[in-house]
Amino acid sequence: MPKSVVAVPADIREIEGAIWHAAPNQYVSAALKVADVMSFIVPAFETGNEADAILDRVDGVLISGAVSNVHPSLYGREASEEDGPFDPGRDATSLPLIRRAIDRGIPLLAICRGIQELNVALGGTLASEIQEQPGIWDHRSPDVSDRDGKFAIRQPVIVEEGSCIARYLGTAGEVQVNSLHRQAISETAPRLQVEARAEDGTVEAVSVIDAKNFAVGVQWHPEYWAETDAPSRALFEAFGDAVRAYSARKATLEGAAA
Ligand SMILES: N[C@@H](CCC(=O)NCCCC(=O)O)C(=O)O
Repeated sequence: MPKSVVAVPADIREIEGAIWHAAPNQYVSAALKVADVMSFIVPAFETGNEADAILDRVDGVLISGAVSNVHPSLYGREASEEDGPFDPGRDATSLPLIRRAIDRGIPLLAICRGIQELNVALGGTLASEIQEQPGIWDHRSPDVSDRDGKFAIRQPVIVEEGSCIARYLGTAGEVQVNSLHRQAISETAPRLQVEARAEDGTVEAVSVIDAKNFAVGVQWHPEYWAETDAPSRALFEAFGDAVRAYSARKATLEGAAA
């Protein structure tokens, strides 16, 4: 059986004056080394990507984090200075992929910006600069220069007993995670179940209600320590298992139809 493949929407980056469609290594590396699946990085075009044509060719969807924010117009709000930077190509690629993956029962793991896109894709809203709200911690990246320091595991979240995410993490209750975000879920989409929160109430994990398959989002970054942190590893292994099971079912159905 060939190794399964997941779609990873790219970010638009400008590098040395050229526009790149790029995905950070930490996501595709965790996919390969821990979930044991290959990644197909999807160019972040504002038009031209066809979600179903992409999904016909993969067995799962992995939505990465990004410094950019979902454009507020996608959740019914005017954009303000504090809402940027934006990446309209990423928005235009990611949100349709999320919706169609859920409709089609294709495994979906959404991380950081990904959980925010998941919430917007299903009709929820986001809050910006959450650290400025009374009682909300500073969830932004630590002010350090090294990447390991930025992604250091440093904050507890409380995972609901009996939840999907608890099953995939292999644990419930207090779980230590990293945190690098300025935005968070404000109004939770009707089809999402909140399954973990920070102690300040910030939504940290959701699952899709009545999902046909693995379909969760986390606000933290399990990919970064997926090889060494037990809950992070368990989540990526569970995602890989769901992707392979989907791939096997698809092959069986295609074989039967041939
Ligand atoms: N832009 C959103 C989502 C934050 C996010 O995905 N952070 C991870 C990227 C950080 C990095 O790669 O340096 C927000 O700020 O809430």
